[in-house]
Amino acid sequence: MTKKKAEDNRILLLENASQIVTVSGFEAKKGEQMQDIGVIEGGSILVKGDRIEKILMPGESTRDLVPDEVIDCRGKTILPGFVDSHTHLVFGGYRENEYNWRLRGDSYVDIMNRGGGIINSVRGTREASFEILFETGMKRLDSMTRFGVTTVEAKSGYGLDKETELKQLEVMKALQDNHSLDLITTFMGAHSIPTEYKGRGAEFIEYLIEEVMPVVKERSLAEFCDIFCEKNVFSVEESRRLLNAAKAMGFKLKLHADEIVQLGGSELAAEVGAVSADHLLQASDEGINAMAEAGVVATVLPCTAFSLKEHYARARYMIERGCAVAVATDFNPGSCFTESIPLAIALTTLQMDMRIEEVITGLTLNGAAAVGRAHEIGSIDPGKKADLVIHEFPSYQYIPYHIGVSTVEKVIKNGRMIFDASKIEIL
Ligand SMILES: N=CN[C@@H](CCC(=O)O)C(=O)O
Ligand SMILES: [Zn+2]
Repeated sequence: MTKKKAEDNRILLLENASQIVTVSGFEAKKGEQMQDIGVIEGGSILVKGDRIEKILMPGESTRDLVPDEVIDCRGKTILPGFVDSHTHLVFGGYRENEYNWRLRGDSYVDIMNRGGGIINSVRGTREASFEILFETGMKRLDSMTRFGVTTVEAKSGYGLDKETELKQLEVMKALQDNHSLDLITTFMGAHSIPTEYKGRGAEFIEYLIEEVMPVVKERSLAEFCDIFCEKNVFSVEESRRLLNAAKAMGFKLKLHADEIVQLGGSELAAEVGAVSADHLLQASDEGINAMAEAGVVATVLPCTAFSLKEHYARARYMIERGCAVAVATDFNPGSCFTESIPLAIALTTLQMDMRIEEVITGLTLNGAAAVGRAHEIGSIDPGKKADLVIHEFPSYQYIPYHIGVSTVEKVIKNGRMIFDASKIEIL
């Protein structure tokens, strides 16, 4: 797929949808607001250029409009494009053998202690050429498009040295320039301690702050800064040091928090004013309350817990405590090699006690909030980007019901159709 741009004033009409699920709003929905997804039956959407111009109610006349293109949406449901707000999209090499080790009973930490895990992908990414990283990145974005994703967050963190971290981020910039999807980039040099800094995590943090982050900032290569705050990786103290330095440089903040051990990453996310804290399998009641209070988006990553055979984050409790919960894939080469939104939907609804309305909000408006874009994407509101997905069934309730299968028929990104499943032929 190559980048497509809508002509400035081109008018597109998505007509007579069985349902339009607007998820209307310009900021994260918290707690019980997550159930409010704003369903309109029988409406149409008018798109002008790359923006949503108007939502037409059933029966509202379209006679004086002269659209350049009309898509008949009878029997279909239109949703905002999904925002995959947590991925590790760009990496070199694969770790299929580790999946097999996990099946034999090795834990994520066992594998990490044997030199597998993140460090294994660091090796692969340092060795990989820019071109290979770019080509695989393009294919992965194509695959995400088929699942109805229109915006993707992508982290560095498989370089762990200046040269490779910058290479990963430059690849993301090239992907943004060449693929129709939008990328939000995150610097995650503090993803693991590289072998050359073994036992010297605090020194590595200083290296990132002094040598790497200023260059990332100067070249505008990342908007967010993230850290793996975890036992045997980066302590709360080290994470606080890096995040406060990042904030002072103008990065927005994210954390991989309380994934394996309850370390206090959720509390730290609230303290430093992070936009989101992610994973949260072990988050304490205090941490969850602090995130709700501070307005930190709590991002749950069900496919990772599933793949690691761990229990799931307490999404129900988070929602009851008034958190804004986002749902993302965590696509990465190790703990979770999947870009499957249908899998995330199946797990959140069947295993995490989330209602489908909450999951839809988590994948759209709250995903957008997790990447600081709730004002621009994540809902069907006039003025927002025309990132719209037509699903093949007449109601959003079919989306989880078709278990593990994508219901996406057409994807419209910035007002242009970029995917049409009905045109795919079985030969
Ligand atoms: N938990 C830390 N980082 C990644 C795993 C990356 C990997 O295993 O390569 C995650 O979000 O799951
Ligand atoms: Zn991650």
